[in-house]
Amino acid sequence: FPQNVEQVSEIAILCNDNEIPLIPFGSGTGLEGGINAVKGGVCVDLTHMNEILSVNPEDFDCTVQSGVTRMQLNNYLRDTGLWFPIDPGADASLCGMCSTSASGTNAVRYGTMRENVLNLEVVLADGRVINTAGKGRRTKKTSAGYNLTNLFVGSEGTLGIITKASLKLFGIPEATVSAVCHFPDVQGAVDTTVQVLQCGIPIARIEFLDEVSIDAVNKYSKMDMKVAPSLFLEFTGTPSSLDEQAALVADLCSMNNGSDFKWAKDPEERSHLWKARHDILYACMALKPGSKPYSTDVCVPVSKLPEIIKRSKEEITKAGVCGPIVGHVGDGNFHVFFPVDQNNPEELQKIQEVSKKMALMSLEMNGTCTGEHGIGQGKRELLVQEIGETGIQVMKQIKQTLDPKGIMNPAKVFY
Ligand SMILES: Cc1cc2c(cc1C)N(C[C@H](O)[C@H](O)[C@H](O)COP(=O)(O)OP(=O)(O)OC[C@H]1O[C@@H](n3cnc4c(N)ncnc43)[C@H](O)[C@@H]1O)c1[nH]c(=O)[nH]c(=O)c1N2
Ligand SMILES: CC(C)CC(=O)C(=O)O
Ligand SMILES: [Mn+2]
Repeated sequence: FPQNVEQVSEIAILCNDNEIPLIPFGSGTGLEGGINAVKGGVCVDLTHMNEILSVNPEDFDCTVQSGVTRMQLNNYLRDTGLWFPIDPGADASLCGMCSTSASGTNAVRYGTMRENVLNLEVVLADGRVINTAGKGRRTKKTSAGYNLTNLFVGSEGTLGIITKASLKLFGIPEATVSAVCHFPDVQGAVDTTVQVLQCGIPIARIEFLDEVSIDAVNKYSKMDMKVAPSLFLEFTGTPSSLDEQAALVADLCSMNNGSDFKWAKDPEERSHLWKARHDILYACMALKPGSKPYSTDVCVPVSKLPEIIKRSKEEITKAGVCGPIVGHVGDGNFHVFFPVDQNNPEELQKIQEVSKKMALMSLEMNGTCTGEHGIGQGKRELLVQEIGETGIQVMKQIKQTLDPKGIMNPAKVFY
């Protein structure tokens, strides 16, 4: 539990000199086994470094230590009228979110961590400390040299320990409304999403839940939504722009046989709706008491979404397993949360097969095997297929340069 960057650097020097693996721990909400100490070693838990170092409201940015969580920052910002919108649902640490390049329900409007980090302080494997954009710098744009900041975003603790992040902030929108719309089939919901994006409507959130997920949410979060493929929508802006956006989207929904909107207008209703969406992991596990979750995370160009969701559903049905589908469909990104009985190896194998097929389908459609959860341990082989041998060689050369003894989070991202 280091208390400051100097201590993190001392730990790194000790580990590097003695060739001991070093595993950074943010808040442990990652879904790809990133914090497992596969080869033993020292777990560097960053939760004690949880100071919000500066907020510059006039520049719309802030700088935080590694243990600061998303909710901690947003609670702190409440009176400023600003917020940090990237929202993976879990109350993850912001530097953990940098490490996995997290996103979630607001990415369709605000982008992912990649688009929202201005600078990182990183302790390298040998204890040297760098500021990826130069010490103290926090500009919206720069053309100064290589983009070291984004080299560390998504590096999953394999290149260094992020001890500080400067992040973009945004004004809290003047008005917000949410709505739910049900569809007779998956195709209608997904086609609507693609059309909303193609019309350039600045939607704030557009989340797909299939009928299995809606059933799980109804039971777990005590709601009574129609059990059908659905979109959870959110509109933000000035009150008049909000009316205009909502009317356009309502038209598109009805052209695809969607129901009338069920509105969630006041803050309590809205937060209940989004909490229900974020609790979906627990809702799906409750479908099968005693089960553990196994999640997939593919992302395709948005035009390919209808096809991949249809084919994934066919694979789930063929395998005869329970597989609710949920998606940040505005980004072409979706998940299946399989509740899995850990004492049933056959079921686990079927789930792993469906999951792999989905990832391969995604690659075939010019997509990625992970939109937001990362490679961790389970997708290392898929990464090779996605990037290609030469690209992987370059990644490994970068790793070798920054971490020649291979102490940083070994057996993650690569073999
Ligand atoms: C219920 C629920 C729902 C979701 C999610 C989780 C859960 C439990 N997630 C996944 C998760 O919240 C996301 O991956 C976070 O970025 C993980 O942040 P932690 O701080 O928990 O990192 P955690 O401690 O889990 O570490 C994750 C990885 O980053 C490394 N790491 C952590 N801190 C580091 C640091 N300071 N420096 C270097 N390396 C570091 C670790 O070594 C590990 O490899 C998610 N994600 C998402 O993108 N979208 C979503 O919708 C969701 N939804
Ligand atoms: C457990 C998950 C698959 C979480 C997630 O990414 C989500 O709810 O969108
Ligand atoms: Mn997600």
